[in-house]
Amino acid sequence: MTTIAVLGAGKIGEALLSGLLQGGRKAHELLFTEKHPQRAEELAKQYGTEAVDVAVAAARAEVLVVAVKPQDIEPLLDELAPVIRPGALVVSLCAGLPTALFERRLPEGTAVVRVMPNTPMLVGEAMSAISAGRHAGPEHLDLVEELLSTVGRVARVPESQQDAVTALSGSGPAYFFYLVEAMIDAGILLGIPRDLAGQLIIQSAVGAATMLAQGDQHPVILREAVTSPAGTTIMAIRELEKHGVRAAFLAAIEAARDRSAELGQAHQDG
Ligand SMILES: NC(=O)C1=CN([C@@H]2O[C@H](COP(=O)(O)OP(=O)(O)OC[C@H]3O[C@@H](n4cnc5c(N)ncnc54)[C@H](OP(=O)(O)O)[C@@H]3O)[C@@H](O)[C@H]2O)C=CC1
Ligand SMILES: O=C(O)[C@@H]1CCC=N1
Repeated sequence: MTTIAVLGAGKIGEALLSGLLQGGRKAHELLFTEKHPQRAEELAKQYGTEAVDVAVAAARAEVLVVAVKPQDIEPLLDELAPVIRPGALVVSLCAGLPTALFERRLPEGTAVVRVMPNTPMLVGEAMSAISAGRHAGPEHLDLVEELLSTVGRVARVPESQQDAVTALSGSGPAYFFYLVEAMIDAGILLGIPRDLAGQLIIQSAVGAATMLAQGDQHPVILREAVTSPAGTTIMAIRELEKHGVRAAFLAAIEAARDRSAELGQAHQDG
């Protein structure tokens, strides 16, 4: 049995706990730390997992998953460094933070795997990208891949691609939610009640995602199949192009990539 401790049970930490439980892991194999006692109590009750402090997490868990905001990493590493056990594996979910930061601040030889997951982990549909730090071997990557495979798909990427991955799939669900929100607003504009607009758009999103996930046709082909000559779709596409939506996505995702890199640079001397 591998005991896993989630350090920082916020949105992604909770998604991981919930996803691992749904994926078949037992509650007694999971621990978490959380700053707010009331939230800790609520999560412990909801998931049947134990809230502990960092020292207990380090003493009992073989895998320590760091899920605090990048801005909060320094105090957590200060707490963790003196108590971490030799052989423990540190898995960072933190956007932007390089494995080298953890290696510098934790005892020499600590194995670190950097992961960029996303919140669909809550429903077993995460996309996680994993990269090994300097002291993490294939056995560590295999362990992390096995863990995360129970909550979605996993890709191995060079760490140099993690900022781009963060901008694409880490933040990705937010772009789809934003799009759905905007399309529901369009329904309201056209006089459709909000509930019905939501149903129409969300099922269209589920259907489109399912077709994409089958993976046998390129998105361009799928879009062309919807776009009838002199029909309705091409009128909408013309407006999207006129308003620079494609360029906006390129710029937006580039900005997210840059922010991820900036979060890492903020800790360069830490
Ligand atoms: N949300 C997402 O979709 C994704 C997030 N990530 C990464 O996951 C990390 C967490 O993000 P997210 O879940 O959104 O953030 P949250 O703020 O929701 O979660 C972090 C939690 O950790 C708590 N916390 C802070 N310091 C400590 C500490 N020393 N010990 C225990 N708990 C602590 C925070 O408390 P308080 O609120 O008081 O600070 C908060 O409850 C980030 O590094 C982010 O980059 C990665 C992929 C996707
Ligand atoms: O917005 C963020 O910084 C985090 C990282 C990826 C998704 N959410």
